[in-house]
Amino acid sequence: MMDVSKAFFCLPCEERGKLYSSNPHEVVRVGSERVNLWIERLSHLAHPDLKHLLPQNPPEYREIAVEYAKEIADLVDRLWGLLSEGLGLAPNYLKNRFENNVVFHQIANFYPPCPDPELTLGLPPHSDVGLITVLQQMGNGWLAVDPLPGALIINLGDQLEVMSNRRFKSQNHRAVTNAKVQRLSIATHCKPKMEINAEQTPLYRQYPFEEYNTEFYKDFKVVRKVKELFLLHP
Ligand SMILES: O=C(O)CCC(=O)C(=O)O
Ligand SMILES: [Fe+2]
Repeated sequence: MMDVSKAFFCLPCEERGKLYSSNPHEVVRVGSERVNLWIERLSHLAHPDLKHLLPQNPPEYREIAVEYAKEIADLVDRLWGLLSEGLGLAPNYLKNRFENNVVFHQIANFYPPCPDPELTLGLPPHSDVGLITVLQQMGNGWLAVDPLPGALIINLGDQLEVMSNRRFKSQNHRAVTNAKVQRLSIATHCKPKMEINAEQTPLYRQYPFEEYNTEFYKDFKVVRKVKELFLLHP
């Protein structure tokens, strides 16, 4: 998946531009934030039914993306078991709760070399909006601990912090740029379907995920406290 994504970003601008859209609701899209942020992203839902909408070039993209999505979904299934145990719940609790209620949103983040990395970031500090993110990366990472080559990084998202009443925490992270080397990461965000309601917990009120998602993306470039807006007693 990393190789075929990298090949996508090496295609001529006109070819990548066929999928360019500034509409965040577009099912498959290439977006760029080269003014405020230094990044080009290819994002799409990872669902076999949408295979025909994925990039046709590189030619092997569609096959590989569908296979990759299946592996990530299997991994997330295993993580549900571990996270349920972490909360002292039956091992199949979270899997049963989320199995048919989530979507997998796959984003390939491409950070080209940036002439002056002091002036901008690849992605601003943020926590992820959904439940679980599986991140694979190539090149230099922004991590306090050296990443194991080829290891996947699991980020817990805001929805897991809310549903666990803060027993799990969503971590803040960002992506810096580099003057000489490009970097590629693939983040698969497992998120509730828009219409799914977060249940009320002692700390947070009930809300449909769509409301949270809209608030989260209102001004992504500005560092904001979004979780706090959903507290029962702010
Ligand atoms: O490129 C990275 O390491 C971070 C990507 C990320 O945080 C995201 O896509 O949400
Ligand atoms: Fe993220």
